[in-house]
Amino acid sequence: MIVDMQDRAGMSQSWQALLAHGDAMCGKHLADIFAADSRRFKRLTRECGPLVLDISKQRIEEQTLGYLMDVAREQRLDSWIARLFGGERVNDSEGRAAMHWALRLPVGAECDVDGVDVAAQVHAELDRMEAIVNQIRAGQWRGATGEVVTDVINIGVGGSDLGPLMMTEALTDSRKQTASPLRVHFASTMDGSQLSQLLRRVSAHSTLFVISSKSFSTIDTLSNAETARHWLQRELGNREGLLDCHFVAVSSAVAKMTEWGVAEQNQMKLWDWVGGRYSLWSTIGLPIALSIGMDGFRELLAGAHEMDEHFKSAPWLENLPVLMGMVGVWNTNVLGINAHAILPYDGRMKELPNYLEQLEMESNGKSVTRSGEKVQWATCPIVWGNVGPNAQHAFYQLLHQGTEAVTCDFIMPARRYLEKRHNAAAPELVAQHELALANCLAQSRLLALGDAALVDAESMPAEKRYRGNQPSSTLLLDELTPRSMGALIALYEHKVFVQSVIWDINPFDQWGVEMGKKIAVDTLARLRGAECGATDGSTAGLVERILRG
Ligand SMILES: O=P(O)(O)OC[C@H]1O[C@H](O)[C@H](O)[C@@H](O)[C@@H]1O
Repeated sequence: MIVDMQDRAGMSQSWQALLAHGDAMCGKHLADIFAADSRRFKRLTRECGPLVLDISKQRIEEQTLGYLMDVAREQRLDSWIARLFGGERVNDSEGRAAMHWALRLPVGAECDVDGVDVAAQVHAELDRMEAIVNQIRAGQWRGATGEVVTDVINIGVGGSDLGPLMMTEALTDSRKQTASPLRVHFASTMDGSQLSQLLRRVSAHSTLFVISSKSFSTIDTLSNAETARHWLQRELGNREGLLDCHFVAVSSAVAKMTEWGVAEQNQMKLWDWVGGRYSLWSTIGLPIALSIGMDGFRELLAGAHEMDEHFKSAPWLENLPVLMGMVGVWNTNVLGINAHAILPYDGRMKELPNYLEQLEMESNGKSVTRSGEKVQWATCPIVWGNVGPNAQHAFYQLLHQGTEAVTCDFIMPARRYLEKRHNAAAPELVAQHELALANCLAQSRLLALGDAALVDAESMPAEKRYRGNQPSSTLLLDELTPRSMGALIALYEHKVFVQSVIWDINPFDQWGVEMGKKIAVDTLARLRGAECGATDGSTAGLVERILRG
């Protein structure tokens, strides 16, 4: 519920109407809502390209959408969408545009921002990336000792890791179809544990590192890159061409890449107007392209572009990002639900919850408005999740019978294992896909209906009963392909933007993550025995305990 809702008198008419409607809806149970309307699914399901969005298990009526759209109109969502796609500086605290959508414009599209042909720039860089991707995938990139590169390790963190990792995992079947022997790995953790494990499994002769960092100043990434460099020097000797043969880099900080020693021809660029968590469509997506090939990467971009066009032009009542965003606002600010679970029912999407945690919480985990005042309403809920079938054996107990209300996104490809070779060779995999589908549908049904989904619930003891009325959306992808994943991720990006407009916050900065990094610099000096100023008792005590061994 919006903070301090007692003060409704001071609110705009559209909010007052929405909240009054919320009062009327609060006492209703989804079981009764479904029982009263046999056409509910039809009324509350929308499609866009490869995606179907079912919001019929949300605690809304069709008319709720009307009230929500009035609020969106009042917040000038239309003009914010125009500003986003017009290349205006919507990231005001950093004075930048947010043009991730421009990264997926088709060849030949017109996009002139401040006299620069952005689409042409984007395609020129994609073409450079394609040349490198093709060379590596064709086995024509050799290490310093002449061996063909067979392993690529992406070193990056946050937006320079989560998007490429999530997408590479999700599209593993597309990778199989392209039959490239290349193996793509990811190392992100600053403690070096992931990297050191990987280095035990690969050969220095045939390993290429991608240093992926928009700023090229993230300590996590630079320290892993340094470890990789030292390892190569130890394994292969400090020979000529070592860095040129074993390191490529992706960054917007060209001078820093050069200073580090990355050869100019191995540098791939992105622009200031791409936010880290919105960057998988840029050269930051290099590991995805290495994994599925450039044709697949371009299909991914096309799927996202389809969603961009839909977001820009579809009427709001048909518009998936607007509907998803506004239903989230309803849940957060009217129903007062502040936890949101991401539940993909497909093991290939196991990294999706991690990815969306950053996209949603780093974007909208804010409490200051665009004009610098403290917000008077709740913003981004806590977002977390896991592969649905596994989460059933972990935290679904809380979803069904805990005291916290949680909203859920159930995500599932409708079809899988359609290829002949799978059906013929392993029909049991088709059966497993059906099993996952059935569980996905059963869980959302039980969460919505509660006892009403059971037979004779009244005769059961309290611990075996289900309260239900937990709202969820179901997102059905036709199949898990580059196109459908592109559309899905662009849908979430725009949903986040819609919510930021309603909450009057800037979704494109992340000042909250800065200070901790600075304090770590001082703490590191303290850990290394330097004389430092006063600190709190806990930190001093822990440092002392660590140093004592
Ligand atoms: O790509 P980089 O500049 O290395 O940044 C990596 C990550 O670090 C930061 O701390 C930000 O919170 C993230 O938004 C960003 O994606």
